[in-house]
Amino acid sequence: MSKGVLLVNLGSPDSTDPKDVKRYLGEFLMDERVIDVPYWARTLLVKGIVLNTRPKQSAAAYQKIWWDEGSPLIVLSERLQSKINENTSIPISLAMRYGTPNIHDGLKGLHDQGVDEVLLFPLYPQFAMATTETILVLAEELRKKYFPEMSFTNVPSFYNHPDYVRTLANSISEYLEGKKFEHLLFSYHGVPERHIRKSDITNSHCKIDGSCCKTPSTAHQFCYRHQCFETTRLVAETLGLKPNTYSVSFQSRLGFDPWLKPYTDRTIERFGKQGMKNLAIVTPAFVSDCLETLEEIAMEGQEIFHEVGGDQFHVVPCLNDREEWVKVLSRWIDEWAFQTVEA
Ligand SMILES: C=CC1=C(C)c2cc3[nH]c(cc4nc(cc5[nH]c(cc1n2)c(C)c5CCC(=O)O)C(CCC(=O)O)=C4C)c(C)c3C=C
Ligand SMILES: [Fe+2]
Ligand SMILES: [Fe+2]
Repeated sequence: MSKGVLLVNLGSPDSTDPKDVKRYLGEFLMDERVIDVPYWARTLLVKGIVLNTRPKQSAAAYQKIWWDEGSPLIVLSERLQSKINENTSIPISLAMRYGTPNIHDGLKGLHDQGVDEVLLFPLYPQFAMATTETILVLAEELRKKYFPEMSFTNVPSFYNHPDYVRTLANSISEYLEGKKFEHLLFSYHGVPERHIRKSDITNSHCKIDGSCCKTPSTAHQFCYRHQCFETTRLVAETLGLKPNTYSVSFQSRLGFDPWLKPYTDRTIERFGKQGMKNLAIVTPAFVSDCLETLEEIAMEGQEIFHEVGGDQFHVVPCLNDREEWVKVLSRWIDEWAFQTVEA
């Protein structure tokens, strides 16, 4: 058996041309685990409405953050892959759930190197149906169809793993060292509330109220909301943050259904209106900076804060390819690859 790793991130359009953005959004939003309504309704909504208006708007947003080398999310994921490669002898491939490089080609690349045992590594700390689950489902479909001799091991969500929590806490304290801020906002990508109920394996635990996510349950293995709260609690504990100096919010909602609350944009606005002058934000649902951190938070969020009287607005960068993170990931990979099964 020969082992290899497939790192998987979300993906980006190939360019900021509205045609490429449309193609990418079409693939992304037609995923039944992202817009989880019946096929006919998804087609009507996505192809009939969203794809006629959103690509132009999204393309303009991508233009503001695009780098000479390409999409920040992809460039940063490639840098991470290449640094992990320097730290381990195991073949490491990189794929995106949507757009390119795709999961089929990532698996083929490993297959062509003789790999038949793959560690599937979704680059998301917290589990969500729209991220981790859709990657695992598609990879399994591709395996059955094209690579039946391969076997997979899935990396579980690592929202509470001490190595991840420590690395995130270190990156926050390092970035905010010497900076003035009254509050640290943990802003996570949102999901529709319905997604939380759908992922509830007990069918009865998640009520999205004040207490369910804090009451122990087997549902939490797949509860995005619980996992966001846990990452926050553990990082705050590690940093020694006092109660009321930090909080959680959810960003990037789409459509008219209720998404997880409180919403980040409204929270930033409320803070400013209450007289807060200096705010720091961290975005732990993303391991790589992307449109949602560089544009929605660092540009739009800052604008909202300034409009309501705020002053300093500090956005902590994602873990990206920071050395401590590369070492943690390389160690996790080596631990999997070189584990010896006790007789
Ligand atoms: C934790 C990660 C993410 C979850 C959960 C998620 C859910 C989700 N997203 C949309 C709709 C859009 N997301 C968009 C961009 C985007 N989303 C994530 C991550 C999660 N999405 C990332 C990393 C990015 C940025 C990609 C990049 O290229 O930098 C977009 C496109 C941009 C835009 O028009 O705003 C859309 C649309 C839904 C519906 C959803 C459902 C649960
Ligand atoms: Fe819950
Ligand atoms: Fe998203």
